[in-house]
Amino acid sequence: MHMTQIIDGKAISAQIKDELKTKVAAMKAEGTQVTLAVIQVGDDPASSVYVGNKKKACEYIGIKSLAYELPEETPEKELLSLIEELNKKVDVNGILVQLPLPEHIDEDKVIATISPEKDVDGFHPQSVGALCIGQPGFVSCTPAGIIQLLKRSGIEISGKECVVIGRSNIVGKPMALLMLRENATVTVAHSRTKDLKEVAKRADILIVAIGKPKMITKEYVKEGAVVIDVGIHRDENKKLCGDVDYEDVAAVCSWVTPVPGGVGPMTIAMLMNNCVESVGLEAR
Ligand SMILES: Nc1nc2c(c(=O)[nH]1)N[C@@H](CN(C=O)c1ccc(C(=O)N[C@@H](CCC(=O)O)C(=O)O)cc1)CN2
Repeated sequence: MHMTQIIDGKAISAQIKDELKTKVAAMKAEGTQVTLAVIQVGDDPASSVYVGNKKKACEYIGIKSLAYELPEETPEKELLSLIEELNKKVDVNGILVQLPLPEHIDEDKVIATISPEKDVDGFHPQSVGALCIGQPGFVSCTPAGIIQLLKRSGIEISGKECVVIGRSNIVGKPMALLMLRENATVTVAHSRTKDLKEVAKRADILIVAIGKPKMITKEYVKEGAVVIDVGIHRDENKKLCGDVDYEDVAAVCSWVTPVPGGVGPMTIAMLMNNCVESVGLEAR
């Protein structure tokens, strides 16, 4: 009989947060305080939820969070000045700018202004370059979280065929690089890929970050594959769903991440991990 196992991101993220809590307590006992600056521009409701959850995670672990809530119409120059000021503060270890930013602000410019030693989101070109050539640096939290989900579920990566659907700078591209680092054979597919079903069906590990609700059905999935769903949407009944048609795909795959409770919580756990790692970093 076919048995699908659920990869429980909520439980795995809770485990990582507990490990970090212990580590931070030991750091505190030695006089070290971890501090994260959290910047939100505007009041996009989804961003407010994510920022709120990040602050709660900080509190749980013992990381001090400094909140900067800027109005929607904040000029780009003002945001860049704030980041430059935070770059200089020795008592701020990490800087997080919640995305997306309002249209009048150039996201690339903002990301490039964050000092790479404080780039706990792993979005800075230097962090991405370091990942590309196998040097130390911060790694984007969602893909780093997916590696943890696979490893902590005992899923072998080395030598496996991995197909990543999606090529964003935040998820698809770093995901492909991380799977390559773990010795998978990696294909990156996207909206212009021909015969997407055939390509996706090659995957032992299929990672979907395409941004289309429930697009991936069992026709895209090889029997026994591991399916990781990065999407978050609201369906016609206002229920959260991913890029994967969960019920349909669960009938053929071996492991699957749910939405909610799969990849999402890992993004925050890995951000906390990067904050802890940022302590004592010299320019690298
Ligand atoms: N500066 C950043 N901005 C954004 C990032 C990021 O990593 N850094 N990623 C996303 C949003 N994001 C974190 O910021 C994020 C998204 C989803 C979740 C999550 O836990 N999702 C839950 C469902 C939550 C809900 O009720 O909506 C789940 O999947 O179980 C956490 C973080 C874009 N911006």
